[in-house]
Amino acid sequence: MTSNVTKLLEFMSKIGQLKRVKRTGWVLRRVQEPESVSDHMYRMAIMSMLLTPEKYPNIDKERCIKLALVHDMAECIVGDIAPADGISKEEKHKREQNAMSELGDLIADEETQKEIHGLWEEYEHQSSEEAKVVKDLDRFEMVLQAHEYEVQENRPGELQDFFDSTKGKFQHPGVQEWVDQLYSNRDKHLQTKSSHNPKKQKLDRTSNTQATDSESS
Ligand SMILES: Nc1nc2c(ncn2[C@H]2C[C@H](O)[C@@H](COP(=O)(O)O)O2)c(=O)[nH]1
Ligand SMILES: [Mn+2]
Repeated sequence: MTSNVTKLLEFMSKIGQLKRVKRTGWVLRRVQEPESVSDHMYRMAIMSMLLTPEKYPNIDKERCIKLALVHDMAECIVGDIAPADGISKEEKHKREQNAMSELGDLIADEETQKEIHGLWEEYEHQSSEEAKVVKDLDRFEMVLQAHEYEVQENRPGELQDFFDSTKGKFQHPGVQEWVDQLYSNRDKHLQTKSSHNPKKQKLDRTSNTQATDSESS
């Protein structure tokens, strides 16, 4: 009979795997040092601490912190499934639900087990205002990271698809304010890069296609 403490340490080791699961979206785009899933959830948890009552009235930010830290937990078992993987939402949900049950079986305290599983279900089903804000943070954290990779790896405009796939999907005006600032910062960076290096690929933001001056001339 495996002791409860033994099972808890097994749970801790399984979720510890999130420190090594690289985010698929970046791996597919050959980012040099792609972040892990836990990196992504950590910053979302800190972003949740920035949700002031003035801008986010009636939002329980402590619950947002918990939702941020749990929302991708299943990926320690099923991996980080990206849209490019072509796995249906139903299949992804089933795999992640089985993973969350496997993790829950390692937590003897029923209240704790129910809390963690409940948080994951709440995010999956977007069944609270807090879950909807955290979904916004999920998208915002990703595009902020995309911009940072474009700067750090000198790949201006190359991660445009992350911006295209999230454009217009932010629900909360407070997060949209952050998105607007990020777009402004990115535009300034793209202009700086294109003015310093006219031969650099010019991003046609309207059609989101990239053309080099030599090709278009
Ligand atoms: N290339 C793209 N990858 C994307 C896009 N949207 C999400 N993703 C990646 C990012 C993660 O690796 C994974 C899922 O992220 P979750 O936080 O939802 O688990 O999919 C995109 O537009 N392009
Ligand atoms: Mn996520």
